[in-house]
Amino acid sequence: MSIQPLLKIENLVKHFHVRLGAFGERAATVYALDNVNLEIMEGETLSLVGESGCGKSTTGFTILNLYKATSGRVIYKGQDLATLGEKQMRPFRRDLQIVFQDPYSTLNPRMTAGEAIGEPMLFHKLCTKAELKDKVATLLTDVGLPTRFAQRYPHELSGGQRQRVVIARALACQPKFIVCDEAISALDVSIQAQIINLLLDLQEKYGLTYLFIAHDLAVVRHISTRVGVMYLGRLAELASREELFDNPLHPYTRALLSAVPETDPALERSRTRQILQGDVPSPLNPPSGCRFHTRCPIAMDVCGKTVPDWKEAKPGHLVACHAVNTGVDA
Ligand SMILES: Nc1ncnc2c1ncn2[C@@H]1O[C@H](COP(=O)(O)OP(=O)(O)OP(=O)(O)O)[C@@H](O)[C@H]1O
Repeated sequence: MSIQPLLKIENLVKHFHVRLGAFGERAATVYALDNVNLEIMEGETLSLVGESGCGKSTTGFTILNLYKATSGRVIYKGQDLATLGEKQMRPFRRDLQIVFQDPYSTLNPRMTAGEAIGEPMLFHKLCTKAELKDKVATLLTDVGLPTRFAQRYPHELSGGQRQRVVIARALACQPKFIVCDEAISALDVSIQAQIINLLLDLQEKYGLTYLFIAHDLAVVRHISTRVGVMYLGRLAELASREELFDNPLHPYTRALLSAVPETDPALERSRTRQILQGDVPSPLNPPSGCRFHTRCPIAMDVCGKTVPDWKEAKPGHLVACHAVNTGVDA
């Protein structure tokens, strides 16, 4: 694997301006992402984990410029994507793809699998109409589907087969980078394993880089090169998979890893809540200082006052925690 960054994310901020109240009479701001700094290396799988609402999907969407960044930079091929309008983004769209959780809502019910896979190839002029059938057949084979499935509509496919079509459609663009946003979460456990293996095979074959957004820590442990832990719009910790799971430094990461992974997300949330004293505070009014201090079992005075630096505790192991900064064993 190359150690070149494919994407550099610098001080990325995303705020949503929303209206609250029965008649939308109150304006408010959702502080969804706050100063996220990240390098995504060519050929790696970088996973983002954290409780629901911590900003994982917003990170993916803002990197792809599907959400306009409030501030900050997303550097790709020497260009800051965050400053580009939709037309200027077009040449980059091909390289940067996304696969969502629910393949049914991603696919047009009136398009066959073959049409869905072929559409981006024609749009980006990656092949002629005459070549299309063969190209679609190759992509279907790549994702482990029989070529005759080109004629099938989404409702004629199982959930796993639909997700394979969605992956083939993303691959049709010959991408460099794919955001997998809970791409396996809606599938049966046995199918999840097949799709994970498919993603890993395709990564090797085409040198793909993944940003993998997931709840399931066992899956994250299986597939990641590095793992970032998010809390209320900020990165709490980032390290190689081995380092993060074997030697977590941030008290939030420790709590998250000690919560027994549950198949039912509601159960997992309640277990995390038991360990972490209460619910995640609202991103409409996030705590000052370290956003985690209100739930942290080892919070100190400084934690409520000052945002901890994002610093390298060990080579390649970054963490934002005052306790780690001051040498206190978190
Ligand atoms: N389009 C939007 N408008 C307003 N608020 C939004 C929008 N998209 C996300 N948010 C808010 O931003 C915060 C981060 O949401 P996000 O979906 O990124 O979290 P997540 O970690 O991906 O959660 P989950 O694991 O549940 O998907 C949440 O408070 C969410 O309600």
